[in-house]
Amino acid sequence: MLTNLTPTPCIVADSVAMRYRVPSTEVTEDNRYPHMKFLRLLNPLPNTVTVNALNEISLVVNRGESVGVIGRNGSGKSTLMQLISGQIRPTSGAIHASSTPIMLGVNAALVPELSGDQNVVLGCLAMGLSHEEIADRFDEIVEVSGLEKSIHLPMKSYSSGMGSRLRFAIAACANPEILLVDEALNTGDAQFAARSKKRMDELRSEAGCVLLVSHSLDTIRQMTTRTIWLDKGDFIMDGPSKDVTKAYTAFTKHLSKGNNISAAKLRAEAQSSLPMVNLLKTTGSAG
Ligand SMILES: Nc1ncnc2c1ncn2[C@@H]1O[C@H](COP(=O)(O)OP(=O)(O)OP(=O)(O)O)[C@@H](O)[C@H]1O
Repeated sequence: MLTNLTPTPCIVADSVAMRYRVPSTEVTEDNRYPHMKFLRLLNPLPNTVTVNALNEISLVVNRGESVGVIGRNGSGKSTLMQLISGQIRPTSGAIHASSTPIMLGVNAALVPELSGDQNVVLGCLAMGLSHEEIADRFDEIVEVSGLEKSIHLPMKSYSSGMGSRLRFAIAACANPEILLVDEALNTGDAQFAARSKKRMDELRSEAGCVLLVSHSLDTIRQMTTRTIWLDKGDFIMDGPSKDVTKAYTAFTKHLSKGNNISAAKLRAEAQSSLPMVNLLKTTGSAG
């Protein structure tokens, strides 16, 4: 167990927001009034709508932290991960990371036709490890993946859980300072959950940080110490995983019973307790 958290940040997200412009398929004026369609032909701009994938969010993740990200479908969890990993650029705001974040399963460009062990080499090379480093860590990767003899079979023969285990083992072996995990751990069995938790604890104790997106609140409670809750692109709550998952469970219970007003009240209460983040203090040291 990690006892001393060093308060230097791994990630600083300063007023980050993400909007997409997507073609609209809604009933438009054009459908109802044909002359509008004619006018549109003169000015052929496609009908688009703006999707607010993530509204303004500011947060600091310190070394040694393991942070869960929860929220309903479409709340912006994966968007936040993609922003932190640099796959997409924010519409506004900035993200500072002390080193390149490794997104589980993305940086490891694996080939389904190749065997698990060949993919270990490929994935490690893609993450910049040398042949010597791969040889040193190979056994550990296979052990963390828990694939045993299946490691020699083509990856296309793996179940989705087995594929996720291999991707986790490869991504985690690079000792990334910042590891981002989006859902992948949910597909593993109990044994894998214990192994991946151990590996994540090791990464944290080496003063890295882990961000974990999951719909499984049990996984979040077991694997993380701090959790952030997003809803419809809004930042709702940030605190100890136990408290945040409790508040989120109450919120979803009210929603599922159709108590939308009391759910909205809980959402507002949680949001009002959001801590003020002093980014001025931290951005300088994040690199
Ligand atoms: N490439 C895209 N183009 C347009 N809209 C997008 C795109 N990616 C995401 N969105 C929208 O952004 C919002 C947030 O999506 P995101 O995938 O981040 O949610 P999520 O919380 O990860 O959802 P889930 O739990 O279902 O995986 C959604 O409304 C989604 O429709």
